[in-house]
Amino acid sequence: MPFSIALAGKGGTGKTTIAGMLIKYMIMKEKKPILAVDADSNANLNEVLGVKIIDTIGNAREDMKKGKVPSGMTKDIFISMRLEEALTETDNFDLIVMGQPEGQGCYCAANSLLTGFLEKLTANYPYIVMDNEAGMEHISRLTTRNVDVLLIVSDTSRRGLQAATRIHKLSQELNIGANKSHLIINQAKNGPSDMVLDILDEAGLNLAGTVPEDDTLYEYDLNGRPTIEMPEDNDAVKAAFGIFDKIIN
Ligand SMILES: Nc1ncnc2c1ncn2[C@@H]1O[C@H](COP(=O)(O)OP(=O)(O)OP(=O)(O)O)[C@@H](O)[C@H]1O
Repeated sequence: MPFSIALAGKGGTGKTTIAGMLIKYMIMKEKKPILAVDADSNANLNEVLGVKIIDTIGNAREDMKKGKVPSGMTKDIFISMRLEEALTETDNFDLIVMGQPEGQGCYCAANSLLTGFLEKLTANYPYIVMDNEAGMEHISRLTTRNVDVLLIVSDTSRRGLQAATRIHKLSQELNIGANKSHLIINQAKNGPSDMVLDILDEAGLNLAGTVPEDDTLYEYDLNGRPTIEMPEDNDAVKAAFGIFDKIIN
């Protein structure tokens, strides 16, 4: 069984950035090969990881739904060909991008093919890192059984923290990450305030640690430089690695 780590949190809190640092950490600790899954339709995990993508699972599903299967080709062969194209391979990790979600209540043929494909794909890797939307649609649909650690990312804002506690509750309802979810407060200017600690206490959410706001991290993103190439002696990277040391064995 692969060891899988999922990340979730309100958009803009730095979930994808933390995912990039996590993948860097895992490569350094020889926890590889990794399957990186971008399951957030707004995220750009590929940019954080410095790789180009040519296709997404969502595009393949849409084309299949629209009947764009070439004549003489079975749907199975078409979808497996397209999905292979959606997998970007590198030395240490491969990346698959989910793309646009299918919408609620869609149980079309494409989805069952996709589920089968993803199950087979995920079984090939010892480590999986998934960057998710706050609603965790993909987690609940596709990877429920596989989440070993859920990292919830928030900034210090009340709304970020409220989203974090909602995700924590949802993870318990979905039976994923129960007792396995950890909060990382990102872009922190100071240590956690009493307001923050009260909210977490009430929600029963474990604070794994804080990652400081960091100009270099921000500039890398602004200039299109991959987070994964950040220097290891950077304060934000060191803080994130310290957190991973505690929660990933
Ligand atoms: N610790 C930090 N210090 C400074 N800037 C940061 C830090 N963490 C993230 N950022 C910056 O904040 C912005 C949002 O980060 P990121 O894209 O990782 O968020 P996200 O939660 O994944 O958002 P979305 O879900 O919308 O993709 C980026 O410009 C990123 O470089």
